[in-house]
Amino acid sequence: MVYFGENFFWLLPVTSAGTGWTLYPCVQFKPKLVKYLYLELWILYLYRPCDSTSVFRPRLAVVSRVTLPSALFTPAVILAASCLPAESTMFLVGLSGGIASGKSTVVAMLRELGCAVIDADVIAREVVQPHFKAYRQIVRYFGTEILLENGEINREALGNIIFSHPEKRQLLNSITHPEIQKEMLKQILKHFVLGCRYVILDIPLLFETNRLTKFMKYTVLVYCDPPTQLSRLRKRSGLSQAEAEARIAAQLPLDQKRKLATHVIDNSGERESTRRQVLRLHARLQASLDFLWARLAAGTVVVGLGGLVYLLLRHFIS
Ligand SMILES: CC(C)(COP(=O)(O)OP(=O)(O)OC[C@H]1O[C@@H](n2cnc3c(N)ncnc32)[C@H](O)[C@@H]1O)[C@@H](O)C(=O)NCCC(=O)NCCS
Ligand SMILES: Nc1ncnc2c1ncn2[C@@H]1O[C@H](COP(=O)(O)OP(=O)(O)OP(=O)(O)O)[C@@H](O)[C@H]1O
Repeated sequence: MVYFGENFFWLLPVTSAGTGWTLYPCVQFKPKLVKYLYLELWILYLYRPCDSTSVFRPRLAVVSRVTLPSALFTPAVILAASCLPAESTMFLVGLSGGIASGKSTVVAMLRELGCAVIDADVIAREVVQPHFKAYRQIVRYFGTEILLENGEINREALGNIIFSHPEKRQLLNSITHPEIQKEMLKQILKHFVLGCRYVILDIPLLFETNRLTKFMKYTVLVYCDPPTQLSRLRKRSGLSQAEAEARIAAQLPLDQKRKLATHVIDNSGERESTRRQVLRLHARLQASLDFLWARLAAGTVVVGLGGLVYLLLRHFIS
């Protein structure tokens, strides 16, 4: 029976780290959780109550018999993963801004350059179509008076309610946001399978909700100075000064958001000036496909194999 005694502890971090990284692409949104759970399971198993060393040693022997093949197997999987080209990994870029600050304008330019974009506003419109769960909940809480004659939601009426009542806005957000996020996740996975190198997520409330920023490699803010934002919003939507101000006030001020973003595109001026900034951003995104994954995988392989060779040598020499 293979028994490595106290050397077993070498294998524990090796297999835990290895398995964590093996699972990483499958669970890229909870990688830490998976690693800790795995590690904790092993620790719990090791330290469960036992009366004497005579019971403890055979238990360790059983654990090491399971651990050894898994330690051998895990570096092999990671080695295979590290041989994958860098194109097989994907990162996310969060794009945000304020109402009428120019997100759609920037997104259109990025699409022209061939970027994959997922638009939260488009998804927000889809998930409130009749027969969807969010639609039923909106009708239950806001009443049938926010419906058009054809049964669809009257967006103008609903907008007038939620932009003048913060608590109703929160209620609408709590209905729609989980559905929007589920659909975004599906689309991200679809782009991953299709082999996209990065995906841009256009999320107007990215910094307000702040739940998704940790998954973004970069965050881009489409900025616009406040007077220009107000006048563009009024011109586009035909809103009164007070209505437009209420909509802008429903979001974090752009000056505050620009401090939170890793990149800022200033869309206060001419479209051509914006286009030049978009071109620079695009070049940086293209250049930032680094080899982090491959480097981490190679590091784990070296540590794992080194630990195993050391253990095997000690086992067979003694
Ligand atoms: C209130 C609704 C019906 C108004 O629809 P309308 O067609 O007039 O506007 P549209 O959906 O195109 O949104 C325009 C802009 O308004 C702003 N906005 C929309 N919803 C919100 C909100 N809940 N809080 C603050 N700003 C918002 C965003 O900047 C967005 O880009 C609609 O925006 C909605 O259902 N909002 C809730 C879902 C949501 O939060 N969407 C934002 C994307 S996550
Ligand atoms: N640089 C620019 N110069 C002049 N007009 C612009 C410029 N950028 C955008 N606009 C106009 O401003 C309005 C808002 O732009 P856009 O729709 O891109 O903003 P948005 O952030 O996507 O808006 P929302 O979040 O409200 O949907 C549009 O009417 C657009 O044509």
